[in-house]
Amino acid sequence: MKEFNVDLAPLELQKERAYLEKVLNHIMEDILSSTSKKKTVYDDIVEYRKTLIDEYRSDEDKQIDFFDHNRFVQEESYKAIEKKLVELTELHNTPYFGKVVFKEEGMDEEEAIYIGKYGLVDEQEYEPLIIDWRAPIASLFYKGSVGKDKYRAPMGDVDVDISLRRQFLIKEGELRAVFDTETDVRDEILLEVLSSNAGKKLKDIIMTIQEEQDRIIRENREGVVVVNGVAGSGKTTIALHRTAYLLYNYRKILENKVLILGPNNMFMDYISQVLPSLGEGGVHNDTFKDLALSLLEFEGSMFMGEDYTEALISGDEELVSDARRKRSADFRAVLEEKIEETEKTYFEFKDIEFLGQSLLTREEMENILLKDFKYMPFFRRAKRLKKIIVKRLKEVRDEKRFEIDRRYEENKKKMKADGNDINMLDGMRKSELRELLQLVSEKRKEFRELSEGDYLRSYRDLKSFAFYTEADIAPMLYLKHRLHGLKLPYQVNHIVLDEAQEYSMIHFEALKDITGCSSFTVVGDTNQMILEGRSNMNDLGEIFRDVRHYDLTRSYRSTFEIMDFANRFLSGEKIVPLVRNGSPVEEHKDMSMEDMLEVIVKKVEEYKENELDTIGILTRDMNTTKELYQLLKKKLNVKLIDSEDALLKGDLYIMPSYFAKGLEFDGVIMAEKAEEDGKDLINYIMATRALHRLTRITFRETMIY
Ligand SMILES: Nc1ncnc2c1ncn2[C@@H]1O[C@H](COP(=O)(O)OP(=O)(O)OP(=O)(O)O)[C@@H](O)[C@H]1O
Repeated sequence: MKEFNVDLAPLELQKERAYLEKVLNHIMEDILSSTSKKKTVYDDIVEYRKTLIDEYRSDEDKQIDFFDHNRFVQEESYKAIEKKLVELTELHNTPYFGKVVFKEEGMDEEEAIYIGKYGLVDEQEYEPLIIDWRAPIASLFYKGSVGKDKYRAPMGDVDVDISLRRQFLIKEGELRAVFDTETDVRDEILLEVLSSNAGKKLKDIIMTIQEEQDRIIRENREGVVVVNGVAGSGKTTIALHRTAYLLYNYRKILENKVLILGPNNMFMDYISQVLPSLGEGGVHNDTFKDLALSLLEFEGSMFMGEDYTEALISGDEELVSDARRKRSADFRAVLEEKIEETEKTYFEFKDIEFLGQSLLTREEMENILLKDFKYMPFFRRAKRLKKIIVKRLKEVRDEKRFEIDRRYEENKKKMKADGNDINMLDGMRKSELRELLQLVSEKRKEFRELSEGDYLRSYRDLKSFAFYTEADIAPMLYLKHRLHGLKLPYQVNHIVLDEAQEYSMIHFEALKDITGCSSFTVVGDTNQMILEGRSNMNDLGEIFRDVRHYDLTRSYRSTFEIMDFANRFLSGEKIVPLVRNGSPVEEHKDMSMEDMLEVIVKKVEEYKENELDTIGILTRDMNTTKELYQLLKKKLNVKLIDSEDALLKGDLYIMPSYFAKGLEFDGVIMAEKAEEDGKDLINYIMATRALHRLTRITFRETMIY
C-alpha cells in the first residue's frame, strides 16, 4: 500500500499522536503482564503436576480425577491468555482504524471513540481505549455521513449527533495517514485496498466495510436475512463478518452453534482464514452435500461431484430435466404424496392375535400409525407401535405362563395326595413353557419389520435413472427426515448458507426441519446458477415467518472494465461497478490452437511482470481444462485443479468454471471453444473472478497432443 500524507491541523495531529502513544504504551503494558501471567500459569502447571504425583503416589484414581479437572482449568486459562496475547500483538501493529466524535441526545459533553479489531479497556481508569468493531456503538463509524444518527444498544436505539468521523492508517504502530470526511468516509482507502492483490485466501475487511454491507452484518439475529448480490459485492465476506458480529454479541447462544455451509471443500478452505483473523473459531463448516450424505448413511452408487456437474453443463438433456424436476415445487408435492403413500401402505393394517387373544385391532393400528402420534416421524410411530404390541404380547405370555403354573400346582397337589411320582408333571410343565416361549418368539418376528422401516424403499420409485444422482440428495434427505427423524450431532442456532442460489425449497426445508433452526444468513447471486432458472432463495417467505431481503448491486472485486465486460453475459439487471479503473479487457476470437497457447503464455508472463500474484486460467468444462493443461504444462508451471478437494497452492491454476465459483484471481484468462461463445451465465461466472486483468480467448480446433 502506498504511503499517504498525514493531512491534519498541527494541533489536532499532535493530539492524535499523543493518543496513539498512550494506547500503544497501554498495549505494551498489557503484553508484558499477560506474558508474565502466562509464565505463572505455566509454572503452576509444572509445579502442580510434581506435587500431585508425590502426594497421590499410591492412589492412581485420585491422581487421574484431580489431574483431569485441574488440567482443564489450567489449560483453559492458558489458552485464554494466549488468545489475548495474539490480539494484543495485532493491536500493537494496528490498534485502531477509526474514530467517531458524537454527542448522545440529552448529554452535554461530546464523546470520542476509537474503533479497532479488538476492544481494549484501561481497567484502572475504567476507560475504553479501543472499541471492538462489532460493538453496537461502533456502527456509527460505518455510517455514511456526519449529523444526526442512532445506534442500536441493548436497551434500545440511542440518538446521537455525530460531529466527526476520522479514519486512520496505522502500521507497525506508526500513523501513516489520517482522513476526515463528512461523507463517504472510506473511499480513498477502499480504492487502495481494492487495488491490491487478492491473496490465496479471502480476507477480513473491517477497515472498509461499506454502509450497505454493515447494515446486513448488524442485522438482527432472529429470522432469515437473504442477500442477493452480484458477483464481487462481498456476499461471502459479509456473511463471515456477520458471523463474527453475531458470535461477539450473542456468544452464549451461538458459541459452537453456528453452521456454515459452502459449495465445496476448496471454497471452504478459501474462506477459512476470515473468522480466525477476526479472532473467532468455534463454528461448524461443511458442504450441504457432505452433511446430507453423512445423515443419509447412503452406501449405494450415486452420480455426483464433478462428473455430474460436467454432464449438467454439457447440456445432457435427461439429467438437466431430472435436476430441474427435483428442484421444483411439483416435486415437493410428489414427496408429500410419497410420504402419505408410505404411511398408508408400508405396513399392512390388520388385527393381530396371539393364542386366541387380540393383541391389537386393525383400528388401533391405524390410530397409532396415522393419528395419535402424527407429530412423530412415521417410522418412529411404527417403533412405538411395536413396543405396544410387544408389551401386550408379554402380558398374554405371562397370563399363559401363570395358567400353566396354576394347572401344574393343582395337579401336583392331586398327584401327591394319591402318592404318585410328580416327575412326569414337571416334564410336562417344562415342555409347555418351552412351547409357549417358542410361540412368543415366532410371533415377535412378525413385528420385526415395524422397527426396520427404510426410506429408500419409498424413494426408490422417485429416481429417474437406474442410479441415484446428486439431484436426489436433498429430496432423499427431506424424505428420510420425515420418515425417520434426523438430528445433527451438535446443536445449531444459526445457519449461514453461501452460494445459496443453488438451493431449492426442498434443501431449505430439510435444513430447517432437521436443525430446528430458523435463524439464517442466506447469501447468493441469482445470476450465478449452474442451471439457469428461478432461484428459491427469493421465495423463503413460504417457509419462514421472518425474512428480510437485501440486494447488493455494487461490485468491489473487479475493475470497471472487467465488470463492464462481464455485464454483456447478463440479460437482466446489470452490475453497478465501483469505479476503479484498470486495463482494458483483451479479447481474442476464433484463434487456432497454437496461437491461443502462445497468447496464454504471453499473458501469464505479462501478468507476472505486472506483479499480479494469482492467475486463473478458466475453461467451461473439465475436458477443456485437462486438454489445455496437457499442452500448457510443458510451457508453464501451472497447477491443475480437477477435484473439489484440491488445495489452492501455487499462483497459477487451470480449472473448470464451476470450481472457480466464489474464488477470485488477480488475473484471469478465459479459454472457450468458439462454438460455445455466447451469452451465458458460465461466462459471467468466469469473467467476474478477475480483480485486475482479464483476457478472453475463443478457439476453434479440437486439441491434439
Ligand atoms: N467493503 C469492502 N472493502 C474491501 N474489500 C471488499 C469489500 N467488500 C468486498 N470486498 C472484496 O471484494 C471481493 C469479493 O468479495 P466476496 O468474495 O465476498 O464477494 P461475493 O459477492 O461473495 O462474490 P461471488 O458472488 O463472486 O462469490 C473480495 O476480495 C473482498 O475482500
